[in-house]
Amino acid sequence: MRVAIIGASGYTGLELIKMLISHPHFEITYIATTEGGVKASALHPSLVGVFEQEVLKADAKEVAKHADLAFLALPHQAAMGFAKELLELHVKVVDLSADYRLELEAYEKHYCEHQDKEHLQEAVYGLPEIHKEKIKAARLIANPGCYPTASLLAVLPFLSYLKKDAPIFLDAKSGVSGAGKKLSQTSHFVTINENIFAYNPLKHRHEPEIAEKIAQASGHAYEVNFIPHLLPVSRGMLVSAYLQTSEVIDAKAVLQSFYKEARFVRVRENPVDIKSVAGTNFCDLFVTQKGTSLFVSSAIDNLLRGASSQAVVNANLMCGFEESAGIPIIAYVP
Ligand SMILES: NC(=O)C1=CN([C@@H]2O[C@H](COP(=O)(O)OP(=O)(O)OC[C@H]3O[C@@H](n4cnc5c(N)ncnc54)[C@H](OP(=O)(O)O)[C@@H]3O)[C@@H](O)[C@H]2O)C=CC1
Ligand SMILES: CC(=O)N[C@@H](CCC(=O)OP(=O)(O)O)C(=O)O
Repeated sequence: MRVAIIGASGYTGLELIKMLISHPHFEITYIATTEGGVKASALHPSLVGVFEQEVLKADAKEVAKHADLAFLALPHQAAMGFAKELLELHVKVVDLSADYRLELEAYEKHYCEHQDKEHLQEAVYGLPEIHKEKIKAARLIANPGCYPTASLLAVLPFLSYLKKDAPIFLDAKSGVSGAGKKLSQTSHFVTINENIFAYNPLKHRHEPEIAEKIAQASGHAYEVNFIPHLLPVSRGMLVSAYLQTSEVIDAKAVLQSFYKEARFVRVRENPVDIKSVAGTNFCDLFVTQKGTSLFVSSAIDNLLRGASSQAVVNANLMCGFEESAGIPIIAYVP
């Protein structure tokens, strides 16, 4: 199966290259950035002697000549322009940006005017634990955000037991690579080194994404309070979810039962950590309780389960391959 990567110069683009180089069924036949004209190893020095393919100037018509499926590792707004054209040219799309994740009204409220309303209708939210059958039939996947991935995997198993009028609290922490390659004041070494701070508390653009998916799954508009923090590490994401059930349940049994078939969720005996999932597609979960108060801890690699490896799992499913084909499972430990 021939695949394209558009946005190859960024962090998630590099993670896609690394997985797809050795994927058993996918072959990278087209790779592009805004300007092109360099080798992949010039964009990413770690690829010298490993992957020297020429990087082209992104052009949807050229993608359609060379590939059957395209990964879009682009910022939101830039992604939907490409996705629209690629779908019209019969290329399947896995979009890592936020462009197709939300319903129209919520997207336009929290992002910008949508430029591809037609295809927005058919996009499937690519959380494989919840939408596997729809993903298999899809030609456009909205790959979930990193914070929503870690948060939803922690909360969804408990939806049928939650107290309807109790707010859901999500305290989240991300490594700096979550902000992408571009420089900013907050990701400056001197700002983040030996530091930790909240940003956009209760008004981050991932809050509506999490709330919408919880409402769709439960049929109830739970109040979601989401507070992200920046951590002084390169990769990794930890979400602490605070939940209230309406009666006492066996929370660990509920979690284990919900994920009994899930290849990439591990229910752990002790509070989870980011290092044990770094470099992998696993989401590690832990739950403990005091009566009806639950604490759920969720850890992922923001660049992999939060973006690129989840994108490859989705592509595997869309193309009829094993969901685990080419997906990393060995963590960067120690
Ligand atoms: N980093 C993470 O942990 C996660 C990222 N995502 C999403 O995945 C997508 C890619 O993220 P990531 O790889 O981290 O981002 P980066 O900033 O590292 O890379 C994005 C790349 O997109 C290219 N690009 C094309 N058009 C534009 C444009 N108009 N403005 C800016 N850049 C542009 C740039 O390369 P060039 O100009 O050379 O073409 C850039 O290198 C984003 O939508 C992001 O929100 C989702 C989940 C987690
Ligand atoms: C640490 C950090 O800055 N993280 C990013 C979210 C990660 C991401 O890329 O999310 P999308 O795919 O929805 O764009 C942020 O807070 O905006």
